[in-house]
Amino acid sequence: MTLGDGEIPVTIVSGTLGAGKTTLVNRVLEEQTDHDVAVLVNDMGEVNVDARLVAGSDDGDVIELTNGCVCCRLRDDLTTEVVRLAEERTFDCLLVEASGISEPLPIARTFLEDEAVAERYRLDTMVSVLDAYGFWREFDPETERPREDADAGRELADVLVDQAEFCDVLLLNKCDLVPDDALETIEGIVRELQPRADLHRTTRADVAPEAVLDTGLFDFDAVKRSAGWKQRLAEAHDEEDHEDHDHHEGNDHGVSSFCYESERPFHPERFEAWMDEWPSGVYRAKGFFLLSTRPETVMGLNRAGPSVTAGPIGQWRDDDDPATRLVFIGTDIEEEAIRAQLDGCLCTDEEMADADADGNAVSDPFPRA
Ligand SMILES: Nc1nc2c(ncn2[C@@H]2O[C@H](COP(=O)(O)OP(=O)(O)OP(=O)(O)O)[C@@H](O)[C@H]2O)c(=O)[nH]1
Repeated sequence: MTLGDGEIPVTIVSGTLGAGKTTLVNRVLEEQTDHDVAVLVNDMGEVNVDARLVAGSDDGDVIELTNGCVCCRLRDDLTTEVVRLAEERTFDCLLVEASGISEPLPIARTFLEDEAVAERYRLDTMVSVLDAYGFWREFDPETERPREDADAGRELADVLVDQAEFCDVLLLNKCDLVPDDALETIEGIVRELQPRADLHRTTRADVAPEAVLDTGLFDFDAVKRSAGWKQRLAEAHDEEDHEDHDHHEGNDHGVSSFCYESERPFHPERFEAWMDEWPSGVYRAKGFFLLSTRPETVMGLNRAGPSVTAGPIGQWRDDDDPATRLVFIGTDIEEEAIRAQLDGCLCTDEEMADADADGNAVSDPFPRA
């Protein structure tokens, strides 16, 4: 079967290092019967180990991109290769295995935005392979992280969350290494991060090929909106008058989320001190906030696992309704306590008056644009 121009479905497989992407690609190549699949592999190493491991790599099905991450430095190479591939041979599905550090969105954009690519291919399925065991270690607040690993952990947690939030199909892989009760919790967390995706618990990526090939599941608008934090934020925005909607009980495993809102700005020093303390159990926080020292600025907060960034993300426009809206997702989170702590970070009437008189009277430790 050969599909026409712009009709070759593309599956992008992402996942952190060692999560099981190559295992999935091999399984699909071995087990699928309905499709003629070409594979494009990107690896960060000097030698492209993955391409050699992938079954059938010597028959021209596997294209290698080395020495870079497919989502940034090699985007041009990716474009060239997929166009060349489509011109040189006939196949009816393309499988792209992204490097463990690639963020999925930029790769997806190549297939959506590059004209030469988009006229040949159709982005069909975004698959994230999550290492259930690694995920648990990364997000378990009890995990002690050696100091030197802190930065690596920061990046990893960000990528993990990105990959979970931006996908159509999620494989919770390496289930054999995780006890059942922990798996329930991990699934609860993942579901809260990403409610829309098809979720499969797998060992050695044991899913049927049709779960990841030519599924027709990709929907850019839906996937853009599907992250759990975006849904919570949208609900809070749409239903401002109904307090109950600010809280969301995810499932039976203690996973829940809520949205904190206020029209009163935070006091920079108190809010920063609160961020340093950070409440236990909250593994994901995202949104924007008001700061008394910068009334014109939209301040963004982004926290994934141990990693946190907070700083300016834009200016309020005339038709905006400036307010703080922060979504918190976590296990066994003490919502009332967190709300009370955040209320305590809000400027008092006196401080508001002071800020009006002299906005710089208070030191503001947050980064400038
Ligand atoms: N125990 C266990 N091991 C697995 C599972 N899936 C994959 N592995 C092993 O984990 C290791 C990494 O798997 P890969 O498929 O190479 O992972 P990857 O995501 O392609 O890794 P990188 O390309 O390095 O990012 C291999 O030794 C696999 O055999 C699983 O479900 N359980």
